[in-house]
Amino acid sequence: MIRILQKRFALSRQGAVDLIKGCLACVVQDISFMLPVGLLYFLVIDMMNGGVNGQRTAFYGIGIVICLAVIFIAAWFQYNATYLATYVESGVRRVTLAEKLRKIPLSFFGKKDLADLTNSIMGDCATLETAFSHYVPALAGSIISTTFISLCLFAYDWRMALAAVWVLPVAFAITLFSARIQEYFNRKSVTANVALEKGVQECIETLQDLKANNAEKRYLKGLYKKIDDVEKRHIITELGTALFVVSATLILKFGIATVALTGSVLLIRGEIDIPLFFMFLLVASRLYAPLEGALQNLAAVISTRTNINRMNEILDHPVQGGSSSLTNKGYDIVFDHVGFAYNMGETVLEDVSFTAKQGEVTALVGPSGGGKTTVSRLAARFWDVSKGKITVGGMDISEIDPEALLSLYSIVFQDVTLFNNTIMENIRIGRKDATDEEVLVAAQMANCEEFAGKLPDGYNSMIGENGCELSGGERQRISIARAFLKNAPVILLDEATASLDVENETLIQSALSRLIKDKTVLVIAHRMRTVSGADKVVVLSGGKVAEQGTPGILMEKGEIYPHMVKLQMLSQKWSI
Ligand SMILES: Nc1ncnc2c1ncn2[C@@H]1O[C@H](COP(=O)(O)OP(=O)(O)OP(=O)(O)O)[C@@H](O)[C@H]1O
Repeated sequence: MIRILQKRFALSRQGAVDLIKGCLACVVQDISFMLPVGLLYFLVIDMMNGGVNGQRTAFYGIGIVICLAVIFIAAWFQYNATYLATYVESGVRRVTLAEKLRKIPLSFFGKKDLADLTNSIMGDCATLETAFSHYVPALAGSIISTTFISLCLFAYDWRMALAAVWVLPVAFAITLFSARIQEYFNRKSVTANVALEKGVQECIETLQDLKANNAEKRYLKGLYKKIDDVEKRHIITELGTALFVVSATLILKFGIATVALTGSVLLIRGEIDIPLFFMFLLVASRLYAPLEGALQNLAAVISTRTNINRMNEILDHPVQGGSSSLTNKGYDIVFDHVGFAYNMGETVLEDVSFTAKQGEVTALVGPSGGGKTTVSRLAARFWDVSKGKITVGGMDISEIDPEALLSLYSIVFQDVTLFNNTIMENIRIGRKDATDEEVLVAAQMANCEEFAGKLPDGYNSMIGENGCELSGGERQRISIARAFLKNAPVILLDEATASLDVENETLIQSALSRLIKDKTVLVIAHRMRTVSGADKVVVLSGGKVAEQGTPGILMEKGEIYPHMVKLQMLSQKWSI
């Protein structure tokens, strides 16, 4: 039961247990509201038998106190079991999702975009939080309590009970019939929402280019269409819900009418007495209340299925596992007949074999789209290979836990990701337990001193979202400082000096020379100048190793490499 609930509602074990408690709490609360009805029933009998004497007054006094106490305790129990437990579960759910996303292979993110994932973690979690605190236990509780009370009614008089409960299956039938339709509407609504969020995010990210190309108007037109679409979808969903919920609620209202009608007939025939008739009327007036309330929020309950499916897609995705103990001997990286495709059937790398030796710089060069970035990503197990294997110091990286593996790597990407924090803390990402002194040494080695010194708070200056207050070169120097700080035995560089000016480039290159001593360095080089000092060059073209060797040998015997060197020499002569 707990496992089914966990799967069905994307809950933790504790969350599933709390959901059961929440439903039971709602049942107890619904039933507690029937106690005053019982008291009233006795009062009517007393009144009909000549009034309330002193002894009975005490009975009603104690009865009222007990009713209030039970209602209060039931409400308190229900509050704890639904609201508080749901907020705790919501926190657990977000952490579980974040943990899962940390372990999911990057191939998953290639197919999902940021807006969608943000929507799942924030939007879906918030929707489920409200549904599980306010609606799901209330609905389940009202179904159970109504069934229970209905069965009790049958013990009194089956005809009157039938008159009271016939509306329940009809209302449920309408509800169940509507569930699929509402789910369909809701799915469309969520899709429209995600499309709009993507559009807004893209618009903000590309605002500069849109302005530069005078394309704002055209783009905004598309965005307005998405906004209209969301509005339309929401209206349709709301209308659909309103139609079914109002129908089901109306049917429930008929229940009181049929109780009154049946009761009157049976009373006239003398088959029931007035107190029983009165009791059924009282019960019928309360019986449907919890269910009516729950039906109002039916759409929210039904829509959780779409949110849960989206969440389960993340939670059920296989993670990259592996041993966390590193058994490597040395740090040679070997690509052994590696084949790879980002998408099934679209081969990107084919039979790639080369060795990047420890203590050497291996440069990956080749035409655009040749597979250089892919090779460096695979070396860090950002993706798993489709064929062959990659080893580091003889250890197959597909058998190593990615987190443990990455402890061996320092990576400098072309697109540096910075956090809205100080320069100091951005560098400390390289090694979280580094002291301020160690961070400063790394910063100096990466030549951050020059620009940090000009900022009002030096290394403690905030750098804005993704370092928007820094230049490309400054951003990259922070990234290089991280690599200095981490001081890992394997270094992956993606043309690390690409956005540095000539002066800084020279300084950085001399610092890198110190850093890479005795290390395995795999560098993606777009400029031949960077490559000339490498120990080995691997030319990747069309996803295959076209040539490999020292720069000198390739200049003599190669084809693509000398051609690229020649082209770049020509481009250096180009001027505006
Ligand atoms: N995430 C991805 N999903 C699908 N295909 C991809 C992805 N990343 C790259 N590719 C494709 O893989 C091939 C190799 O790309 P890769 O980025 O490795 O080449 P590259 O040599 O680094 O190119 P460049 O020098 O332009 O950066 C290209 O055809 C590219 O379109």
